[in-house]
Amino acid sequence: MRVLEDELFPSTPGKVKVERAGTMSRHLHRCFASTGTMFLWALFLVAMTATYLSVHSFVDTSSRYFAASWGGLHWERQIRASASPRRPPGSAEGAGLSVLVTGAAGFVGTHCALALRRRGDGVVGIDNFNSYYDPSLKKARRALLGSHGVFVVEGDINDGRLLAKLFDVVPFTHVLHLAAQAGVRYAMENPASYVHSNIAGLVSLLEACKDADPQPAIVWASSSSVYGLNERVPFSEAHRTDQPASLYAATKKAGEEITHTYNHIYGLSVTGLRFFTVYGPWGRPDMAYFSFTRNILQGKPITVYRGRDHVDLARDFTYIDDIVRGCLASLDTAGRSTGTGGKKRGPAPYRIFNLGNTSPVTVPTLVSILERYLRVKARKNVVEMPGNGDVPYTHANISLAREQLGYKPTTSLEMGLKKFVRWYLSYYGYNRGTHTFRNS
Ligand SMILES: O=C(O)[C@H]1O[C@H](OP(=O)(O)OP(=O)(O)OC[C@H]2O[C@@H](n3ccc(=O)[nH]c3=O)[C@H](O)[C@@H]2O)[C@H](O)[C@@H](O)[C@@H]1O
Repeated sequence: MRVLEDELFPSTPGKVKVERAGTMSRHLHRCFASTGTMFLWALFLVAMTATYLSVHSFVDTSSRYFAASWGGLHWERQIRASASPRRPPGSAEGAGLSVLVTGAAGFVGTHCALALRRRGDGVVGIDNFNSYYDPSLKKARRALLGSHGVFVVEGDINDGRLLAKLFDVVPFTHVLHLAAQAGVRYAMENPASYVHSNIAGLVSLLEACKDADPQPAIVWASSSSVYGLNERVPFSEAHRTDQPASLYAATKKAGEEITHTYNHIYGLSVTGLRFFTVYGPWGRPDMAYFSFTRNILQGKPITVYRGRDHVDLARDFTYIDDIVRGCLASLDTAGRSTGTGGKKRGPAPYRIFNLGNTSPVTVPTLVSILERYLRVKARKNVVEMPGNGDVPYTHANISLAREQLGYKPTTSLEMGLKKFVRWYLSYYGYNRGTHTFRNS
């Protein structure tokens, strides 16, 4: 019987007791025994479920963590080290800034981050490495920054969690906001990218800045294109800017209004810089001087736009080193943001400056300078300027920047293009001997 019972019911402590009692109690005990078994099974299942859920959530969290490519103790240590100013105590320039540079792997961003680092400021970069132009150039710029101790986070300014984390880890004194969708004519091809970066991204960044404690002062890149259809020259900050000629210009103009709002409501210190066609080594491949150089060297034709009545287009081309000096002077004179905990405590500076060269040069002259340095004749297609957002000329009045920032551009287009061509040939591995590039 015991044997049979043992075979019919699995062995449990309760069951052993049941065999020694009467039938009724045996039955009852069997019931209890099976309830106990069920209880144990239920307990087992609960334990299994709990284990599954915790393992699942761990895997989920860690996969999100790895996918996000930011976060963790090591990452935070790198951020802190990069953000620490390294000026000698008591140095003439003061304590040293701690600057978050957005668009740090971009053209202007890389140059500014390096210049800040060189003078001993702390710098952390952020860049989304998008493919608007060759991302390998952006990666090469990041490597250059890395070799100078500047850490660049791969991330988007639309990622509020990442921005909040950065401000959590470092009390940045300044933000140099250069991340943007650039390019005047590309706005007709991909309008949404301008809204994403120049409007939504800007608001996301400003939200993080107004929440940060301490609030940083913000210096950011607006554009000469905000002058749009304005015909008064040279362009002054007092001129009207409500007639943009491209969506790009419209988003930059909107940025000036949006930053004004954050200055007004939250006490953020804001400086907007209207850059005039910045060029130089490590530049942007989408810009005319860069793509012309590439095509001329490859024997491909270039398209030169011409204005109405056969008038040449002209730009106030500004060399990168002059722009960098303007950016650093803007950071140094920015004045503090006044808010804390998202509340304004008093008025904060709101400034806008032109950063140009004050000497416009026509596009055909730009081409002839390149031809001279490259010693290759360009194959030119001259066409009427299409209605794609371009304006016929730009010319900066820089009195305000000179007065308040000590801004004084010193590089002519001749000198600047010479430096650009030298960089271009060495970066893309052109052999000077065979490529007839001359040093003078
Ligand atoms: O100053 C600015 O605010 C702007 O300067 C440049 O815009 P843009 O002046 O149009 O610079 P490029 O694209 O290098 O064009 C320079 C000149 O070359 C002309 N161009 C451009 C391309 C081309 O194939 N052919 C040509 O003749 C353009 O019409 C323009 O007159 C930048 O691309 C913008 O991001 C920046 O905001």
